[in-house]
Amino acid sequence: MGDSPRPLSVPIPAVDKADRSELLRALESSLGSSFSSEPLIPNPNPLIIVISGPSGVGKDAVINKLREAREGLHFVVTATSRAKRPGEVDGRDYYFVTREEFQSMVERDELLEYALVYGDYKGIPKQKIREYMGKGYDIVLRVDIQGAQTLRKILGNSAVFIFLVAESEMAMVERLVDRKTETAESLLVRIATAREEVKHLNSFDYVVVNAKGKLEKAVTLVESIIEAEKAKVWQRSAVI
Ligand SMILES: Nc1ncnc2c1ncn2[C@@H]1O[C@H](COP(=O)(O)OP(=O)(O)OP(=O)(O)O)[C@@H](O)[C@H]1O
Repeated sequence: MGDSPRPLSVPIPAVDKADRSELLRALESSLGSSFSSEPLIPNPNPLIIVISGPSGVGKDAVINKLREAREGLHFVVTATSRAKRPGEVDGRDYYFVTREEFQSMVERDELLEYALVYGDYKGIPKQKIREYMGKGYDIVLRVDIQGAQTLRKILGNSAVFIFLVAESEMAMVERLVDRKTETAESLLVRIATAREEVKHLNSFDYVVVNAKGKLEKAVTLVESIIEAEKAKVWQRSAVI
C-alpha cells in the first residue's frame, strides 16, 4: 500500500530524450521536494589515534612518514624531562622541560596523562589537543605501552589504539642496538620491558607489523586504519 508512487504532477520526460535539468525538475516535482546538494552524512568526528609499541619498534619512524603522507593530522608533542638526543628539536620531537617545570604542569592539571618512564617524566599536554580537535583535525598521540594503558582507562573506546610491533624479537633488539642511543644498562632495561609489553597487545584495537625495510607498508596500514575508522557508521567521539 505505502509503496504506490505519488500521482505525477509533471510528466517525466523520456530519459534518453530529455534535457538533464528538465528531467531533474520533473523528478523533483513528482517527488514533491527538490534535491538537496547538502552532504548526506555529517563529517566524521575528529579521531584520536594512539600509536604505541615497545621501545625501538619504530614509532617515531612511522609517525614521521605519516606526517609526510597525510594532511589533517595533528601530532601531539609530548613534554619530557629527559635530555635531548642529537638531532631532536624542542617543540617538534618533544617539549624538553626541567623536572620542576614538569611538576608545575602536573599541578596545573595541564596533562592528559603522565608517567615516569625509564627515570624521566613524560606527559601529554591537553591544550593543543582541544584546540586542534576544535578545528576538525585528527589527533595522533605517540606513547609507550604504559601511557597507552593509562589512556585506555581515560579515553576508553573513544580513541583508536594501534600497537606497533617488529617482525621478531631479534629484529626489535637489532633496531634498538643499531640506533646507538642507549647505554648497555638502558638497552637491557628496554629489552626486558619490551618482552613484558608485548603481552599487553589485547587492550589495543589494531596491530601493525613494522618489518625491517618495510616502513612504507606499516605506514600505509596505519593510513588504512584511519580511513576505515572515518567510514564507521558508529563514530568514536572523544572529549578531552
Ligand atoms: N621498518 C623499519 N626498517 C628498518 N629500520 C627501521 C624501521 N622502522 C624504524 N627503523 C629504525 O629503527 C630505529 C628505532 O626506531 P624509532 O626511533 O622510530 O623507534 P621508537 O619506537 O620511536 O623508539 P623509542 O620508543 O625508544 O623512542 C631507528 O633508527 C629507525 O630509523
